[in-house]
Amino acid sequence: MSTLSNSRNIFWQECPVGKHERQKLLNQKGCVVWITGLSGSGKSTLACSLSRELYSRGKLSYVLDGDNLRHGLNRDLGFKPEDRTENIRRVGEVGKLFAEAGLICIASLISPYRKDRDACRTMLSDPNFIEVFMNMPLELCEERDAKGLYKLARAGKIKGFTGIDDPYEPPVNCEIEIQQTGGFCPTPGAMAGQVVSYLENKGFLQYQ
Ligand SMILES: Nc1ncnc2c1ncn2[C@@H]1O[C@H](COP(=O)(O)OS(=O)(=O)O)[C@@H](OP(=O)(O)O)[C@H]1O
Ligand SMILES: Nc1ncnc2c1ncn2[C@@H]1O[C@H](COP(=O)(O)OP(=O)(O)O)[C@@H](O)[C@H]1O
Repeated sequence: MSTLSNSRNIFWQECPVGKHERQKLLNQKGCVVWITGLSGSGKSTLACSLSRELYSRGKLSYVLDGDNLRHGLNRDLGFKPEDRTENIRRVGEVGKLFAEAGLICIASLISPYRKDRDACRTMLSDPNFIEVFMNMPLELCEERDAKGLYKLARAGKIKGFTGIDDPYEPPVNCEIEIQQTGGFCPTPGAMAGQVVSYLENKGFLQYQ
């Protein structure tokens, strides 16, 4: 296996313990559940609820949350388009490692640009990349404004805020869409249940 790289004279080192053995050990299949949506749409809420539900079923997952990763791995990145692209690329690569380890990796990032999400899909190979679209109206997210950022963006104190003066490109080919029904948002447990049902139906929660 080789990837494009700036380094020269490097070789891929195979390890005798492979992905299938790890998956067998865990009785699950590694994948990345990629949660995308506006700030305040409920990405972190779903990620936490899903992780808890999987844990209660004896399944190992790990959450990669955009906000949290920007405290460490991605602390050098801002919100310019090229920084967001690099942010998504890095998290895609880390997600791929977790999936290789046999874990159900839950990545929750705004990931506003379609081409960046699609690049992660290509990196992971299709069935192992499960895109979840938090399809919540901007008005609801802005009303929630849990961190007070929409208010600052509307006041012009934050520039390039997603949904206000920076674009959000909704998925066209997502596996799962979470949305309101009859004007009500599903509960965190119901949102997680929707994803767990998908994982169960597609055979990710067992090894065979
Ligand atoms: N300009 C701008 N636009 C959008 N969001 C902003 C911005 N500045 C700071 N924040 C806060 O950063 C969180 C989003 O980080 P992500 O890594 O998920 O963003 S991205 O995927 O690279 O677009 C996001 O967290 P969530 O609210 O959880 O989505 C915000 O709290
Ligand atoms: N399904 C839900 N029902 C009710 N409130 C929710 C739901 N999902 C998220 N919230 C609330 O909305 C706010 C933003 O949610 P959060 O998960 O932080 O969004 P994001 O990670 O997309 O920014 C929080 O105050 C959270 O409690």
